[in-house]
Order: sequence, then C-alpha cells, then structure tokens
Amino acid sequence: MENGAPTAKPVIVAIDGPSGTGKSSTSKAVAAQLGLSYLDTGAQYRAITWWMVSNGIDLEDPTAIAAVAGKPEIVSGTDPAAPAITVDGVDVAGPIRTQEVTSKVSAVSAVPEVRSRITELQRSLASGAERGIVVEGRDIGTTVLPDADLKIFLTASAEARAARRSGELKGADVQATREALIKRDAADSSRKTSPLAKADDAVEVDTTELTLAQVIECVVTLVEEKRAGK
Ligand SMILES: Nc1ncnc2c1ncn2[C@@H]1O[C@H](COP(=O)(O)OP(=O)(O)O)[C@@H](O)[C@H]1O
Ligand SMILES: Nc1ccn([C@@H]2O[C@H](COP(=O)(O)OP(=O)(O)O)[C@@H](O)[C@H]2O)c(=O)n1
Repeated sequence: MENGAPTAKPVIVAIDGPSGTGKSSTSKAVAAQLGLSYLDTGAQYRAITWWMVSNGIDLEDPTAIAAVAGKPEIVSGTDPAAPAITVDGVDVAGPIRTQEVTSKVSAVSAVPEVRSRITELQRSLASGAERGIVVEGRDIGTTVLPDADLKIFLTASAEARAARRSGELKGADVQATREALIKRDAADSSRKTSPLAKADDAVEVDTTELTLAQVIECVVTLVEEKRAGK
C-alpha cells in the first residue's frame, strides 16, 4: 500500500430468495448501515418488463421478447437511501410495481437474452462499487456473482410472505396474494436459465419468526465477521 491508511477491500454481498422474504428491506438497511452500494435486480427485470408492456410486445412469445431485449436502456442507481431506476431516461420506480408488471415479469425474466443483458449490467455495477455492494435477487449467489464474499438465502413461510405483501398493497386479499406469490415462485424456480436457487455456500436465514430488525442485525454481523476474516 502506498503512503496513507490501508483501504478496506470492497465487500460483495449476495442476498437471494423468493418474494416477500425481506430481501429489499434487509439489503437496503445493511448497505446503508455499512456504507455500501445497493442493487435491486428485481427492479431491473421489472423495468424491462414495463418497457415490453408499454411497447406492445407479445409476452407469450419468447422469440419476440428476445428480439427486443437489447433495446431499452436501463439505468439503476445504487444509493440505498434513494434507489432509482430509469428506462430510456424515464423514471419508472412507480410503474414497475403495478399488478400488471408483477404478473408478467416471470415470463420476461425467463428469456435467456433478457438475462444475459441484465446480468452484464449487474456485474458492471458490482465491479464499479468502490466500497462494495449488497445485490439482491434470485440468482446472484449462483450465477451473477458466484465469487461473492457472503451469500445469504432468505426464506419465510408462504403465509408470512403473503401477509407482508398484502399489508404493503393496502389490504389486498391475503389468499389471492399468497396464490400469486406461489405461482411466481414456481415460474422463477423452474425456468431453465439461472432459476431462483440457493447457492451451495449460501447461509440460509428463515425470517418467518424474525423481525426485520433481527434479520438486518444477523446479516450485518455476518458481513462484519467476513470482513474480520472469521
Ligand atoms: N422479518 C420481517 N418481519 C415482518 N415484516 C417484514 C420482515 N421483513 C420484511 N418485512 C416487510 O415485508 C414486506 C416485503 O419485504 P421486502 O423487503 O420487499 O421483501 P422482498 O424484497 O424479499 O420481496 C415489506 O413491507 C417489509 O417491510
Ligand atoms: N435476480 C433476479 C431478480 C428478479 N428476477 C425476476 O424479477 C421478478 C421480480 O423480482 P422482485 O425482487 O422485484 O420481486 P419481489 O420479491 O419484490 O416481489 C421475479 O419474480 C423474477 O421473475 C429474476 O429473475 N432474477
């Protein structure tokens, strides 16, 4: 090291798991607490899906999706205090959370041309994060960043996940939310290209009975232990 204090090596944290397990809330808080960047990869798949819906692409046809996968320019902010996402310069943070996009994102994210494009963006953002980054998604530990310093796989019962999500959607029917979650998990877990899966070396944390604060503390401790070389 040339004169001056040694700088900490950037730390890469991968957090995967199904919907409603607490990935986004945990990742944002851990990144903020540790001064790291943050990337919501689900938002990127939602953004490309929003663009396909807005441009009338036939989402039943994987060939049609593949043909235009390279067209939209997706830019993700990596500040955990203000996560941002734009498509061709348009702020889509709101529109990507609609029911329509949520119900169609699995069909788009299953297309290999979409995945290779988005994976490239994710790797480039991760390698550019000076202090390190918390990246959350479905295939981060298995495919996008297989050399991550720490891999976490969050789980929770379908009941807990549906209750959390329907709370967020201001009283949406818990049963319908539960069914939609299970359907999306099944599609994401069974696709051929980098399905939702726990990496062999990931630490599994079942959040069903834990508060969000407990999950955050658990992950922060694991990152600090890694950094200390334990
Ligand atoms: N351990 C937890 N206990 C209770 N609620 C939680 C917990 N973790 C997350 N939540 C809440 O559940 C909802 C979904 O969490 P989120 O982080 O968006 O999950 P994911 O990114 O895995 O879909 C949010 O409203 C969040 O505040
Ligand atoms: N690394 C990732 C992240 C998300 N996705 C896809 O994007 C969708 C939306 O992800 P999300 O993280 O926003 O979903 P929620 O957990 O917030 O409901 C998932 O259902 C997957 O189809 C993916 O394929 N790979």
